[in-house]
Amino acid sequence: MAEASRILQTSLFPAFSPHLHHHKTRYFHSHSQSQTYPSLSLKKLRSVVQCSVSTSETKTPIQEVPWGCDIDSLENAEALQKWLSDSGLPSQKMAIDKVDVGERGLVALKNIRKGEKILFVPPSLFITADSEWSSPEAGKVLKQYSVPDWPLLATYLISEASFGNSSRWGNYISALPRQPYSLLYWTRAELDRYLEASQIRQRAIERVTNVIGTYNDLRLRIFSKYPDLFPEEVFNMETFRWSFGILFSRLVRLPSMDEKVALVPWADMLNHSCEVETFLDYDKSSQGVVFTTDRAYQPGEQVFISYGRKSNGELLLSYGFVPKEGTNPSDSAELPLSLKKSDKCYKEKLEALRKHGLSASQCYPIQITGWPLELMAYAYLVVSPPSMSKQFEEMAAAASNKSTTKKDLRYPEIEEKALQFILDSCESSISKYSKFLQASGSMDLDVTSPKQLNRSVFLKQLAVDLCTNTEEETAGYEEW
Ligand SMILES: C[S@@+](CC[C@H](N)C(=O)[O-])C[C@H]1O[C@@H](n2cnc3c(N)ncnc32)[C@H](O)[C@@H]1O
Repeated sequence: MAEASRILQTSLFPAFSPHLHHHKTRYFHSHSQSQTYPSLSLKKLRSVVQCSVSTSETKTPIQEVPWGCDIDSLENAEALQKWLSDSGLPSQKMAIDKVDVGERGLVALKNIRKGEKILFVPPSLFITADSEWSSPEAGKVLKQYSVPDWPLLATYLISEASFGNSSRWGNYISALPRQPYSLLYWTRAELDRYLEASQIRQRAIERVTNVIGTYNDLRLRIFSKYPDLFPEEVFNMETFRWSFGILFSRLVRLPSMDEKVALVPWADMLNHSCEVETFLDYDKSSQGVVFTTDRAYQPGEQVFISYGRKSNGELLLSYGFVPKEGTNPSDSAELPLSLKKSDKCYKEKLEALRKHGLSASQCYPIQITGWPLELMAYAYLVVSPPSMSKQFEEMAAAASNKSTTKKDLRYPEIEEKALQFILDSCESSISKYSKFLQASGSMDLDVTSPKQLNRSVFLKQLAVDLCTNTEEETAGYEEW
C-alpha cells in the first residue's frame, strides 16, 4: 500500500517545487492535474476517485493535497508517536495501531480499569488559534483582520502543512489523513443521489456552501492582497476542503478550558463508539487533555471515546461513517411537518407561525424515545378547526423552539387527529427512504473497510446504512 501511495503521489503531484519563504522553506505543488487516472485496483480506487467541493453537477478530477497519508498505513504513525514522546507526551497505556473500527486507532497496551483517567496531552501539544506560525507575518495578517477561530485554524493548518518538516507540526500533519472522510468530499450529484431521502443532504449542501464562501471571502479580503504570504498554489479550494475536513472530523471543544477549540494530536487518534459515554476534556489538576474510561480494556483491545450524543446523520456529515445498525441510542430523524394548503384557516395559521419565526413547513427531531413538545404543538395547529382560531397564537408560540417557556399544550378534543397527522407525516417520510432502498437493492457490505470498495458502492452503502438506521442532531465534539 505504501508503495502504491508513492506511485500515486508521484503521478498526481509530479512537481513539488521548493520555494524559499522567509527563514523557513515552504513546499507546494503545481496545480497541473492529469485528466486520466493510472490503472488501479479497486482497493486503491477509494483514495483516487475523489471529487471537488462543488455545488454544480460537474465532476472535477482528483486534486489530492500533497501532505498527510493513507490512514491504513502505520508508517507516519510511528514517526508521530516518536515525535510526541520527544515533545513531552508522557508514556501512555495505548499505542496507534490498525483496528477493525475506524481503520487506525488507539489500542490498549496494558490492562485499563473502568474509571481510570487516561491519555494526558499537555497544552504545549495543542494546536489552537494562538499557536505560533512558521510564517509569523501570515499569522499577523490574519489577526489584523480578526479572522474567527475556524477559518484561522483552517488557514494555519494549510500554512504549516506547506512548510513540511520545517514546521513544528510536520510529523503530526504527515500522519493526518490525506483525504478525511467527510461529506465535504461528496459532489452535489452524489449528495442528491445518495442522500435524496435524507434531511442531512440539505445540511451537507449548506456546509459545502459555507466552506466555499469562507474560502472565497478570505481570498478576496486577505489572500489576494498578500500573494507572497498566501500564494494560490498553497491556499486554494482543494487545500481548504482538506483543512476543513480535518477540523470537522478532529477539532475538539474543551469545556474546562473556557470552551477553547483545539486540535489535540494523539487524542485525535481515538475512534468513536456509541456504547461509551466518555468525552475528552482539559483536566485542570493534571493540566492536560484526558478522559475517564467508563469500561475496562484488556491489552490489544481498541479504546474508544464518544464524539458526543450525535445522530447517525451528524456522524456521517462530519466524520464520514454511520455506526452499526441499532447501536446509537442518540439517533433521531428529522420529521418535516406542513400546514395543509386546503385548510380554510391557512392564512391565519401561517400568520401566527410567522409571528414566532416559523413557516408553513417545519422540521422537528423525533427519537425512538419520543418527540419534542414543539412538534405536538405544531401538529395541533395544523389540525385545529376554525372554531379554535383563538388558540392559533398560543399553539404557534409553543411550536417555536425559541420560546423560553416550554408549554405542554393539551387539547383532548383534537389530540387523536394531531397524532394521526404525525403518523401520516412519518409514513410519507418513510416512503421516500423505502423508495431509495428498493432502488438500491439489498446491500450488506463492510463499510468499516472503505478502501476495499469502489467509491460509488461505498457511498451508496453509507446512504443505505443511514436509511436503515434513522438520523439527526445533538452535541459533543466541536461543531461549526
Ligand atoms: C478523530 S479521527 C479518529 C482517528 C482516525 N481513525 C485516524 O486514523 O486518523 C475521526 C475519524 O476516524 C474514523 N472513525 C472514528 N470512529 C469511527 C467509527 N466508529 N466507525 C468508523 N470510522 C470511525 C472516521 O474516519 C473519522 O472521520
